[in-house]
Amino acid sequence: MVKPARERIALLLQGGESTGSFSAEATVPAAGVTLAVDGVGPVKLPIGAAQERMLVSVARPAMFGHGEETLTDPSVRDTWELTADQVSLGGAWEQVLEAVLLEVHEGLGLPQGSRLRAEPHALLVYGPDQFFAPHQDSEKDDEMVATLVVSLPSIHTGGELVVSHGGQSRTYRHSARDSIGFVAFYADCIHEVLPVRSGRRVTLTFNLLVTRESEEEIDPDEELASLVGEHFATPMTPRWSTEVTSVPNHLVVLLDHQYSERGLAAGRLKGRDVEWVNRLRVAAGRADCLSALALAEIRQTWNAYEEHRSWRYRYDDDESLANDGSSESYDLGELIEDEISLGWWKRSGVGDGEPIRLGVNQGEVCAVTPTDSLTPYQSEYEGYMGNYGNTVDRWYRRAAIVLWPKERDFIARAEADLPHAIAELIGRLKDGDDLDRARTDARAVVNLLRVGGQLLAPLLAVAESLDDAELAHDLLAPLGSEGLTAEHAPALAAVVNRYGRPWSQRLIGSWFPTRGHRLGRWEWATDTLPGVALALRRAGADGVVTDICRRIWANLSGSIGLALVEGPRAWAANVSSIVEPAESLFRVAEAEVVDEFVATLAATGDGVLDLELPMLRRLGSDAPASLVEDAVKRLEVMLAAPPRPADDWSIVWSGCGCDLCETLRGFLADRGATEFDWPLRTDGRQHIHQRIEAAELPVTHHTIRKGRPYTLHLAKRPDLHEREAVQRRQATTDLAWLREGRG
Ligand SMILES: O=C(O)CCC(=O)C(=O)O
Ligand SMILES: [Fe+2]
Repeated sequence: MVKPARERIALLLQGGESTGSFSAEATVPAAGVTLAVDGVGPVKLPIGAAQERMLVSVARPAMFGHGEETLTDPSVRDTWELTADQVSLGGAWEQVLEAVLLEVHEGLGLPQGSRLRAEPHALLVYGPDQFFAPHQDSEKDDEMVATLVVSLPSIHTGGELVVSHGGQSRTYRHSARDSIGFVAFYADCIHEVLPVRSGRRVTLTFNLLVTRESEEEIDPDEELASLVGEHFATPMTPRWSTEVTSVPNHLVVLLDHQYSERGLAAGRLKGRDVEWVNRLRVAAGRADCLSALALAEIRQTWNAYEEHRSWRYRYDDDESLANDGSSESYDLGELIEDEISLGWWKRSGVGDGEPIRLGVNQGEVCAVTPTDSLTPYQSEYEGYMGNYGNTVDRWYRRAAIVLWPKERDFIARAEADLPHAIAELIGRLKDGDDLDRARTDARAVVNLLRVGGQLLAPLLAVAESLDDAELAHDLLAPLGSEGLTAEHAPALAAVVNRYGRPWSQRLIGSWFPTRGHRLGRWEWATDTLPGVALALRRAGADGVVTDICRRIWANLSGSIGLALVEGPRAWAANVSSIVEPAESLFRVAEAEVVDEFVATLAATGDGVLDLELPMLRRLGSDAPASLVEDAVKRLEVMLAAPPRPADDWSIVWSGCGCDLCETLRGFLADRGATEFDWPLRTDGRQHIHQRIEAAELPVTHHTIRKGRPYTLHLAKRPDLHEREAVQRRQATTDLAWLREGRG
C-alpha cells in the first residue's frame, strides 16, 4: 500500500535521507488477470505441468548478454525464454500493474514528480535444476532504472531470486497458486535465480523506465503543497473498518514543542517547529488552504502487561501503580484507543485565539514525532477492564498547525465551533448573502447537530431565513424539544408561519415522540409547557400549542393503558407521576381538545378513577364537565352493585391461561373457599408466586416444606370485606363531593 499523504508529509518535514531501498516487493491477487501466448492460446493460471509443456514448445533456450556478444551458455543461464511479443496480458492486468508501479515507485524512493513505466522484456520458464547465475542487467535504455520481475502463479521449490546491493542482499520467494509476486530492483543490483528443485517457476521480466513529469527540479515545498491537496481529496478509512468515509476537512500536523496559548497566539515558535510551520503555511497558500495554530489534548489507551513479580511487592506498590503510570511496573502492549481533540486555536491572520471543540479523526493527523515517544503529563493504570485486560491511559498536550481547504472553510470551522459558525450564518443571511451558498452551508451543519437546546434559538432564525422547508426541518428536528422554552415562541411561530401547519406537525411529531415515555418529557409538560403555550398563543401560533398537547397526551395516555395492566400498587405509583402533567395539559389545551383527552380516559378501564379523582381535585372549578361526568358515571356504577355478602369470598381474576393459573382462578372465584393447600413443584410454586405478586392479589402464600413436592399454602386475606367496605365509603364520599359541585 502506498502511504497516505499525511505520512508522506511527515517524512518530508522530517527531511534527511530518502526512505527508499534498492529493491521493493508487492503481492497482488491473480484473480482477474489473464495470459495468452502466441501459438498456445489462453494459458490457465496457476501454471501446471500441461501449461508448462505448451509454453516450452514455443520457447527457446535463453540467451545471455556478454559484452558485445549474446550467447547461450547453460553454465551461466539455463532457462526457457519467450519474447515479449509472444505474450499478451489482459483482464485486470493494466490496473494491477499501475497500482504496483505506484507502490514500487515509493518503495524504491524515486522522487515525486517522476513516474515509472514498465516495458515487457521476456517470459521465462524454469524447470527443475534450471537457474540464472549472478549478473547485472544491461541498461538497454537511457530511461531504464530498474528491472521488474513478475512471478506468475506456479508451484515450485527452490528458484529463489537473490538481489544484492552495497553489501546487503535480499532473498525473494514466490510460489503461490492464486497470487502474483512482484520484485523491483535498481539496475545496478547484482541478482541471481537459484536452481529450481521441483515444480516450475514462470516469470515475466520488465524494464522499468522513469519519466520526469517536468524538467525542473521539483521544489520540496511544491511537493508539500501537492501532498496537502492530495490529503484533502482522499477519503479517509477509519482504523477499525475497511469502509471508506468522507474526505477529511482538516489536516492536523503535530508540532514538537510545548506552548501556552499566549506563546502560540504570538507565534513564538521553537526549534524545528519554526521551519515546519513556515513551510506548511507556504504549502497552505499554494494548496488554497487556511491555517491555524492549535492546542491539542491527546489520550491514548494501551494494553499493559504486568511484569512478573511477587504478590507482596505488587501489594506494597499498589499506590504507585495507580498514580504513576510511568513507573516500570508494566510493559506496554498494543494501542487500543488514540483520541485527539483540539481545544483552542488561533487562526492565521484572524482575530485572537478562540476556544474550540474539535474531535480529530486519526486520518487527519500527521506527526513527525510520534506521541508515544513523548512524556505524558498524566497516566493512569487500570487493572482488568472488561474486554481489555489491564490498560493504561496516557494524556498528552501537544501543539499543532491545522490546515483546511478554503472552499470548505465554513464546515471546517463549524466542526470546531458550531455555535460560532451558526451565528456567522445568521449574520450572512441578514446581510442578504447568496441564499444557495447559505443553504449548502446549513445542510453541512445538519450532520453536526446533537439533541440539546443551546442551538435552538439561532437555528430557528436560520431555518426561517433559508426559505427551504425540507432543510428547515432537517436543521430543527435533531435538536429535540428539551430546550424549548417560552423565549423561543416568537421564532418558532415565525418558522411555522412560513412553512405552514403540516410542516409544523411533522416537526412537533419528531420533537414529541409518542412511544417510549420519558419522565423528563412529562416534567417539561408540567413546568415548561404552560409558559411556552402562552407565548405561542401570543405569537399567534395556537395550532402549534394544540399539536404539542395532542402529542404529549398520546404519549401519556399510552402509558396509562400500560400501567393499568399492572397491579394496583404499581398503578398507584405510576398515577402519581401522571397527574401533574395531565393536569397541565388539561389547563393548556383548548376545550374541544380537552374533551378529546377525556374521551380516551372514558374508554379506559375502571382503575382510571385513581387518575381522574386527583385531577378533579387539582383542577377544582377548572375541571371540564366531561371529566366530571365520566367520574360520576364510574362511581355510580360501582355503588349500584350490591355490597359483598359476608359469606362471599370470591375474587375475580384471570391468569395466563395455563393449567396452574386455571386452578388458582378456580380457588379465587370460589365464594366459599378461603384457604387452599396445593402440592406443587418448585417451578409451579414460582409461577403462582409471580402471578399473585404481579396482580397484587389479596392472597397470602407460603410454602410448607414437608413431603414431596412441598405444599403451597394459599389464604384469602381476612380483610377482604373490610377493604371493600372502605372503598365503597370513599366512593360514596367522592360521588357526593362531585354532585355537590366540588366545594
Ligand atoms: O527470472 C528471474 O527472476 C530473473 C530473470 C533475470 O534476471 C533476467 O532476465 O535478467
Ligand atoms: Fe537479470
